[in-house]
Amino acid sequence: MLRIAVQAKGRLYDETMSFLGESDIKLSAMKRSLLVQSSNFPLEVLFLRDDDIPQSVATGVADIGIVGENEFVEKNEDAEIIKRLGFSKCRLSLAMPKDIEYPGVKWFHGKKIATSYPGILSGFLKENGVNAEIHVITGSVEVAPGIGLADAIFDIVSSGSTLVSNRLKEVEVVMKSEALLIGNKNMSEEKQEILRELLFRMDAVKTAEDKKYVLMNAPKEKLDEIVSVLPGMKSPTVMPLAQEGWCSVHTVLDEKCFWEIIGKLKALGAEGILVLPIEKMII
Ligand SMILES: Nc1ncnc2c1ncn2[C@@H]1O[C@H](COP(=O)(O)OP(=O)(O)OP(=O)(O)O)[C@@H](O)[C@H]1O
Ligand SMILES: O=P(O)(O)OC[C@H]1O[C@H](OP(=O)(O)OP(=O)(O)O)[C@H](O)[C@@H]1O
Ligand SMILES: [Mg+2]
Repeated sequence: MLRIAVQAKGRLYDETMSFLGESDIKLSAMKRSLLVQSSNFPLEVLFLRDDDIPQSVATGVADIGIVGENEFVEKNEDAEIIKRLGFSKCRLSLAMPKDIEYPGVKWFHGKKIATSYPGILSGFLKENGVNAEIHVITGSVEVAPGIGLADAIFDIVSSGSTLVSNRLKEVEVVMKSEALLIGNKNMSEEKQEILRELLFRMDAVKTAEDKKYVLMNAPKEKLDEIVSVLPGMKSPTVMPLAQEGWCSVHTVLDEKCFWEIIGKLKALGAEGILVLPIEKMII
């Protein structure tokens, strides 16, 4: 059985659970247990604080884990990145009081910076030749300047609204982060085999993520032109319709170019365009 460490509660928990669910990993009733087995896959889920996930994977307490890149880099534990998962995207940034002018990174010289990420911060300061005092706090970092605990902060930023409500401004983005699937470096061959199966499922979910299944009715005389604007995976499926002169065209479209292509299809006379989500896609 493979053991995966995931966050017990917090920002990563919901997205991790729905990602496992979409990969068809069913978990038996959880009721705040710390270790839960899947009822349909040889996987058990160990619920931890996110700070403890890199170490648990590096030491083999868990075989794999889902953790924010920020936490993984900060902890600097000896585990490997298996896959970038693309959710829980955020960045680690330096921020300062918004009313003070920012002349560049030298402003931080001699300042006191509050953070929960002293390792990443000290690396950045060293690279930039800045000598500052690092004050480690584990939460509510953004309030530190307002209560006189620090001059500036180094913390997670996503929408920036926490900074705004604490009258701070983001002045240096130090790293970008997303959820990572990390793994122990010495997994047995049996465990690696289970991991391959899990990755196969995860890839099917990821591949389908920004794709749509599109069906439309198309006038036969425009079929060649319609087919030429469709990227699809191979060529689209074309089926006759009961009504003379019309056919039904089915294809898969990438969300990124979706609206542009739909516009072209409409202009070419496509009608009754249906767009359906795709749950999984195996290529
Ligand atoms: N606002 C955000 N937007 C996107 N991702 C975020 C945001 N805040 C945090 N994250 C990501 O989610 C991870 C977990 O954040 P959370 O705030 O739940 O951590 P925590 O307070 O350290 O929790 P724990 O109790 O497990 O230690 C972060 O390490 C980061 O990768
Ligand atoms: O730029 P924003 O969109 O405002 O997001 C940034 C905030 O989100 C996280 O905190 P969270 O809300 O998870 O609360 P926490 O302090 O309890 O971890 C992070 O620690 C920041 O404070
Ligand atoms: Mg934490």
